[in-house]
Amino acid sequence: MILPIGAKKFEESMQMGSETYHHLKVVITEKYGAHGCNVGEDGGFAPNISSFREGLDLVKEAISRTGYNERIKIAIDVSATDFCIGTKYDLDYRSPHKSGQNFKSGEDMIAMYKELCAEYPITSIEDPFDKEDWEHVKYFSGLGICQVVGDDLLMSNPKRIEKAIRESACNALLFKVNQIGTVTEAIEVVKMAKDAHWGVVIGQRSGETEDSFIADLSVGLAAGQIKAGAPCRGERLAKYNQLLRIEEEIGDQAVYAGEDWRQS
Ligand SMILES: C=C(OP(=O)(O)O)C(=O)O
Repeated sequence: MILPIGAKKFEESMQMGSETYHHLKVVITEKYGAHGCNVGEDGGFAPNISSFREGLDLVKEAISRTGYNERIKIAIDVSATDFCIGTKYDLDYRSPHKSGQNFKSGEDMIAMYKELCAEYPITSIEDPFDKEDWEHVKYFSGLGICQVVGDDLLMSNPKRIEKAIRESACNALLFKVNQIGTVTEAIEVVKMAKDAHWGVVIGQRSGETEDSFIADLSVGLAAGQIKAGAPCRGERLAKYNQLLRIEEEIGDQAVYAGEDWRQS
């Protein structure tokens, strides 16, 4: 994912995001052919890469071709619960020819994230550890290297959010409104997160429809961040189009979080 934090308005951020997406398409086509540009459920390209660095290099190259450089940062969703086996993380879990040699401990993962944040403009990591690995997520978050977002860790569940705030286990909430159920509860948990000086990301779901409510919710709650997928596929664009309409309607009063994306 990318964060166009250097934009002054949402409209400009949309342009920056779309240009990056189209440069990425060219970068991927050059390296993997047109079939590398088949899109996944969230509208992102799905080339056959063999390491996460290979994927990050493609995004870095696309950003550099746009010329926006420091104005665009990278965010990653590791979803580490998906490849946690016991207390280890199997980085080869998707490889058909796995050697069994690529199992990492929580400490190894922390070292790896530190390296990645130094090598790439990564400013946000979602679910860097298994949803029950509170020890490592807490330690990593305490390092203050980047925003640490809890999605599977928190499940938009007030009890888990309370625990994470108490234990300083992460510093941002990925909020999925259909996990909690009502707007009243949404307001309550987002307030909890903001009172703890956390970042708030209003999140999409995999099986999205063209309903654009999360766009209104992210503005209404002044979340500062929305994760709505690539600028591709109608159900993703519906959210971005609604944000454009809201910005147009509010006019000069509209505030794009930009550099203040974590403190909105
Ligand atoms: C799409 C996402 O999650 P889910 O598959 O749980 O809907 C997400 O976290 O961006």
